Amino acid sequence: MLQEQLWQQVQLVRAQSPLVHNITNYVVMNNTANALLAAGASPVMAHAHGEVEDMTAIAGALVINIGTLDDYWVKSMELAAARAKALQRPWVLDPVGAGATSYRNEVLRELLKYSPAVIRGNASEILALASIESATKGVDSQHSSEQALDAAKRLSEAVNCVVVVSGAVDYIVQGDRVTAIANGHPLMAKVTGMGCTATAITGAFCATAPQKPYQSAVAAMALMGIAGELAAAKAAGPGSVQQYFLDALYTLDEQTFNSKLQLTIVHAGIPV
Ligand SMILES: Nc1ncnc2c1ncn2[C@@H]1O[C@H](COP(=O)(O)OP(=O)(O)O)[C@@H](O)[C@H]1O
Ligand SMILES: Cc1ncsc1CCOP(=O)(O)O
Ligand SMILES: [Mg+2]
Repeated sequence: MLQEQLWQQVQLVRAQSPLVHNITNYVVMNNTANALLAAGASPVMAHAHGEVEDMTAIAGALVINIGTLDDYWVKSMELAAARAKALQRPWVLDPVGAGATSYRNEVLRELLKYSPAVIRGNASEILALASIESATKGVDSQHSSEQALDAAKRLSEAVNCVVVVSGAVDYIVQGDRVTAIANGHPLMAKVTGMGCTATAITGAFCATAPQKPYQSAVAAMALMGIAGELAAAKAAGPGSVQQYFLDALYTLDEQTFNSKLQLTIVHAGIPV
């Protein structure tokens, strides 16, 4: 049963503590590393040209996030993504701010050539990435996740990967296969780096199940949403959401996970 497999994946990350290599942005490095640790994974942030390929080679998964990119970092991302592709190591792309500037779009066009296993973005970013012409104001979404479903399907087929559109409802899409997760809380969007954390946790799940990127993405988004709900229930605002979120990732148990999960298989499509 899918629900049991999802919890098994949460446990697998806790048991195996996979090394997750992140090339991410200055804003979220600390939050991301702490969230990976709380979920049971082992984070490393590394972007020097001299070591980035070796780091990818010893990691279980690579996460590339273009949030605060510059030319040096772009080269780091390309070196790492090329190594991940060569080693068939799963890697996950966060197209932060896709569509906001032509520089971001150019970089994303290049990165897509290295076959990410999963792309996770908000609706505006997925719309932009699918067309590279949609209007994105910055790093926050101007669209609902439903509005990006067709774009996600096209993108997943063009790149041959899983696409996650996050928002009030998270959609995990691969071709005709669509799963919706209606967990989470609006306060999550008031904490910077929650999307980046979702992407990094997806990387951790891919590391322990490299042949199952779809199921890994579903499990990661379920964990994010449920931990976010538990955190928001205790919190007075964004500051304490961040704090309680880490605690929820760390303490979540099977019974709570299964009782809170709001998962709908929208379309089964062809199993992958
Ligand atoms: N309105 C909302 N209701 C419930 N969960 C939300 C809401 N907005 C965002 N989230 C959750 O917050 C996390 C980050 O998603 P999102 O805000 O779309 O990403 P980003 O930070 O990249 O824009 C996801 O786990 C998502 O499910
Ligand atoms: C605000 C900001 N600016 C560049 S990267 C970044 C963080 C975006 O994080 P998230 O998309 O997870 O909210
Ligand atoms: Mg984001």
